Amino acid sequence: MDPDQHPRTDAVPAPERVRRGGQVLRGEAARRPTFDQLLLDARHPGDALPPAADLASTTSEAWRVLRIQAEFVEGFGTLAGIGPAVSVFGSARTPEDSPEYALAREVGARLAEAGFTVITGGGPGSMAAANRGAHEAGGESVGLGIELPFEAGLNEWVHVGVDFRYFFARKVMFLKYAQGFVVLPGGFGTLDELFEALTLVQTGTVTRFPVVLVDSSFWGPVVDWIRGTLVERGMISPGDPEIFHVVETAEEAVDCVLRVCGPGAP
Ligand SMILES: C/C(=C\CNc1ncnc2c1ncn2[C@@H]1O[C@H](COP(=O)(O)O)[C@@H](O)[C@H]1O)CO
Repeated sequence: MDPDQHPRTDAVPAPERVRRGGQVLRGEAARRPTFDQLLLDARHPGDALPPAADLASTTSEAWRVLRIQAEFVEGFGTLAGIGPAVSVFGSARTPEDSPEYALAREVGARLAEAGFTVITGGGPGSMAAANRGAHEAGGESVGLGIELPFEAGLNEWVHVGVDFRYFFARKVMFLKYAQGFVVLPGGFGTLDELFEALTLVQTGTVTRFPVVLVDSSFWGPVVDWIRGTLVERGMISPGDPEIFHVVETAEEAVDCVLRVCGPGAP
C-alpha cells in the first residue's frame, strides 16, 4: 500500500511537523506511519488487504525493495571514506547534567584523540554527548539517525549524518564502518545494538571486534546473568562471555578498543 494512502497511526499524538525521508508532514498528516512501521507492524491494515487490492499491494512491496536498496546505497556512499571508526551506543534519555552524559562526552573525545571517527545513532542523550565529545576534540562525528513516529532529528554535534528509514539498514552501517563498539548505559535500543554485536562476533560473522561495556554498576546484573544463567543452562558456550569487556572509565574503554583492534594489536 502506498504510504500516502495509508491510514494514520494512533500510536502517538500528532506532532507539529515530521520528516519522512524527503517528505515533510504537518498536523494530521504527521500521524501517518513511518516506513519501518509500514514494513514491520502487523497491525497496519496493509497486511489484511482484500483480494482486489492484492496487485496494488504487491507492486507497492516491490517499490519498497528499491527504497531499501536506495538506503544502503546512500549509507555506503556517505560513509565509504570515514576511516577507522568506533560506534558508541547509549541511552537517548541521558540528561545533559548527568554523570552518564559526561562519560559519553569523554568517550567521544578520547576516541577522537585516538584517531577514531565516532559513530552514534545521531539522537539525543548519550549519542549527542559522544558526538559532542568527538567534535570538541577536533575529531570526526557521524550520526546515523532513524526516522521515528515523532520528530527527532540529528543532534547538533553531527558532522556527517545519514537519516535512515529502516532500522535494519542502519544497523548494518554501525557495524560495517566501525572497528569496535563502546556501549554505555542504555535501554532497549542500546541492548538491541549490544546483543546484535555479540551475536555477530559469537557466530564469527565479524572477528577481532571489541565490544566494550562501560560502567559495571550498570552492566553488572546483565553480565552476571550472561556469565551465570546463560552459561550454566547451556544457552551460550563457556568462552562466549569473553566476547565483551567491562570497564569503568572512558580512558579504559579506549585503551581496550586499541588493545583489541588498534595498530599494535595482535
Ligand atoms: C527517546 C527520544 C528520542 C529517540 N531518538 C533516537 N534517535 C536515534 N537513535 C535512537 C533513538 N532512540 C533510540 N535510538 C537507538 O537506540 C539506542 C538508544 O536507545 P535507548 O533505548 O535509549 O537505550 C541508541 O544507541 C540509538 O542507536 C527522545 O528523547
